[in-house]
Amino acid sequence: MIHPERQVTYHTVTLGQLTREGDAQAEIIITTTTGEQQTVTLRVPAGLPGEHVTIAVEEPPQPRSGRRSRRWKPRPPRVWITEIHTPSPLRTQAPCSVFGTCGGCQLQHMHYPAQLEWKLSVVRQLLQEVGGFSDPPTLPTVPCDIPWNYRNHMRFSVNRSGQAGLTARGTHIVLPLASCPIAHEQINRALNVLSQQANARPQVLIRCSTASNQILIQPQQSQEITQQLAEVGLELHIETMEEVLAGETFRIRPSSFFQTNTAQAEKMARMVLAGLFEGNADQPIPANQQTIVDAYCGVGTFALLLARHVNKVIAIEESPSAIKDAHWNLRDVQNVEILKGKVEGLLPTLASQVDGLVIDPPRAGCQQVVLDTLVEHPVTRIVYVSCDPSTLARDLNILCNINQTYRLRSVQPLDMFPQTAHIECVAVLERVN
Ligand SMILES: C[S@@+](CC[C@H](N)C(=O)[O-])C[C@H]1O[C@@H](n2cnc3c(N)ncnc32)[C@H](O)[C@@H]1O
Repeated sequence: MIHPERQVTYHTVTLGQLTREGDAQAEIIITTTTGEQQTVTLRVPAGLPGEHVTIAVEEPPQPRSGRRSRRWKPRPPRVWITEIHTPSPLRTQAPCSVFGTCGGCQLQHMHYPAQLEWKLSVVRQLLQEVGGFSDPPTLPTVPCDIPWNYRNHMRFSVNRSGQAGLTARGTHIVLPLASCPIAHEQINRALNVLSQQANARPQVLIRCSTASNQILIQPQQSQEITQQLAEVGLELHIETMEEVLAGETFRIRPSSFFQTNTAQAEKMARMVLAGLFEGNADQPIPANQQTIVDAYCGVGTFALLLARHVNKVIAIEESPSAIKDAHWNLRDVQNVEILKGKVEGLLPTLASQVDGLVIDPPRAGCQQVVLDTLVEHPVTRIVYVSCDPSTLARDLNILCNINQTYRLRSVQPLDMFPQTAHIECVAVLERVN
């Protein structure tokens, strides 16, 4: 919707490369208040490189005179495509009616193979520019077999009228939704039920199992809603729910981390095992005699799968809820020690007894003390799972180039989040002898 008080100008442009956030770039010339001509680079959602398009540019909100709040921050102008004169061969019809406005997806308008190629190119560029690898050993992006309805966990915002939905890009405006094309079909069934009631603010979280009809919803729902969910085949759980990954059952609480795309997480788990043990002919210790640390272990996903292959796993996690889940998930394996605390506090005390590591940190990557420990006490192999290729590149630079303690064997993007600009990677490092 065009804001009634803000000026909109129209420009016909050829779109440039995508930013890392998945927007196309466009240059326009504006005349400043002092009459000078200035070239401005804009981000154009739902555009593709090389397309000849007309864009609308809405002037950004200005602070009201005399009431300049300390919290006010300048925002970029809102930009949208009004007409595509020459579409890209990579363009496809986005199925979602709010695509381009919604902040959830950035790439629905791009053929899926092109999304995979683009993600690989972003990873390569970051490894070169931030990581200092002139020819990084990247492998093709692992596709998601069905790149729709994959998310087993969605957090919807709720507006003042109690409607749940996702927020419009760069705003807090809720776009009410009764379904979302990347949400699992069971989440959509639950959302459809919730869309017919006034929900409590500010957010509603829905998590589902892909192996059964169990769902978790926060905040807690009434008996009436529980009954309505049952009528559409969903079993509402209150505290925990069970999900199956790689043949193992995991108990998950609403606030514990669990990978959002179960099918891709199974592939990731296989990549982690292969990364630690495969193609390692000069490995000094056989796999089944090794001690492996699962750092940032969440509910114990990798730890449980690793426990079948190695002598001992030490799993480290700071979240109390994930730790509770990990204790249940790992109750039948005797060779996993679960440590509650921060990796940066615990790893330095363990590193000398460890043969290999899986590191799966949050987006910020590893703390310097974690990297220092891995340099001071080199391990045979590290598998670094990352949901942000820029912090991955930064950390690999420290481990492989600045310190030259490890050789980077491979970096493989894995498409955990199709239709979005998010990129997950699995990197394999081995100690330099
Ligand atoms: C990306 S998740 C990975 C979870 C797990 N590896 C999995 O695949 O399900 C990161 C986890 O690290 C935990 N975490 C974040 N910072 C931490 C820290 N400094 N020390 C220990 N755990 C941390 C979070 O609670 C979260 O469970």
